[in-house]
Amino acid sequence: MVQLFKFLLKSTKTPARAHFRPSFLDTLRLTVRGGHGGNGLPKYGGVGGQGGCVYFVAKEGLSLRKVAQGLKDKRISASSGEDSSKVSIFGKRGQDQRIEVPVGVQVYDEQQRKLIADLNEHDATCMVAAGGTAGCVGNNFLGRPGDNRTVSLDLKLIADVGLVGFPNAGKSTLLKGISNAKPKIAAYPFTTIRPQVGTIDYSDLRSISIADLPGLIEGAHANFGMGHKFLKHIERTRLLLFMVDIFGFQLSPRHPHRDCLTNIYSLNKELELYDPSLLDKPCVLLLNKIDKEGSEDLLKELKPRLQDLSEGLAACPEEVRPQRVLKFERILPISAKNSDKMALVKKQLRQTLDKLAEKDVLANPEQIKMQLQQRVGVRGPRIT
Ligand SMILES: Nc1nc2c(ncn2[C@@H]2O[C@H](COP(=O)(O)OP(=O)(O)OP(=O)(O)O)[C@@H](O)[C@H]2O)c(=O)[nH]1
Ligand SMILES: [Mg+2]
Repeated sequence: MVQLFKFLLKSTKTPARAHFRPSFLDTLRLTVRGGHGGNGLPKYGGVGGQGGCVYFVAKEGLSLRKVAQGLKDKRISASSGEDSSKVSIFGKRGQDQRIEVPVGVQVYDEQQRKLIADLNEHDATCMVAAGGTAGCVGNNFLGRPGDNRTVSLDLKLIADVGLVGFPNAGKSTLLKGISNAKPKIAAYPFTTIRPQVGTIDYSDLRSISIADLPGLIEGAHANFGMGHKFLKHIERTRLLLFMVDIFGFQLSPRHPHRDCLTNIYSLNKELELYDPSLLDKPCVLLLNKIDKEGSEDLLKELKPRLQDLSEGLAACPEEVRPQRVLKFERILPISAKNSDKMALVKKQLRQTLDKLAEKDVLANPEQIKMQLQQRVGVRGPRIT
């Protein structure tokens, strides 16, 4: 009987979740509270201790999920300052709380919907809740409570290159072909469900980072599909790398088949509707899958039309027609499965980024100098 009971217990246990991967976390809400200021001692003119403050410090290699898992509570409080006493006229200051967060996090005040800090460098620090002032003569020896607010941490990836395209275009195949990343690749849409960053190494020991994002769909700007959630990740990339299937794309039999050119306009429109300033970013276009039969004719037809996208705009279906068209720095027909073509993409990306860096230096030498100086140990933004 005991054996049977043990057997039943074993068979009803939940299976091991070896395949389980926690989902990508890019926002986190926390309540932060500065410590209360300690009271003063009127008899001796004693001053209490200042309440501790709550700080966020950016650290490389952290993820928001790790932060969330590491916190016992979503309410973070610094400790209160000690009261002044006969034996200790000056109360001890409350201890600060320093919470490590990933580089790339933007901190918002939830109530005021205001950006508090943009922690985009290793060791950048911001104070999110000040400790209460200590009790002294000026305030009747009564210590004050510290700041108390709800903040949201919004993680935006920082990469040199951001891949933008509809599902199934071959973005992950490209990422695998040119970087050290090992993304999942499959012949169905939405294989990639979370952003992934890879590093491309060059023989001169320089490297660039490239972010593969889940495929967009028409209406992504209005939060259809997963687009809206991930579009924010291209805001901080230096270069947008658009990728389209030269044979076009059809999301499902219920959706219209869009040819390659229409897809380019459609991606253009999605970005424009989400944030028109994204169209000012330098961009490169990859026409993928030219290894497939019939691609040569398509390419011949496409080439003259890609010279100036504004010319063919009138013929583009109204629902995907952008108001302002993108200007690509380069257009490359490739096959993400062909390693020779991958070497070419690698080279072209590097050349484009180097040129952009050169332009930046020439246009704004003072700012670059300041950025370099800041990298040497200067702390990030603080709230005043
Ligand atoms: N023939 C051919 N097939 C390709 C090429 N690049 C990608 N594919 C195939 O296209 C399919 C989709 O490739 P993925 O790399 O997963 O596409 P994706 O853009 O990352 O798709 P999502 O993650 O769904 O957005 C896979 O079956 C790939 O093998 C190519 O250059 N030529
Ligand atoms: Mg993918």
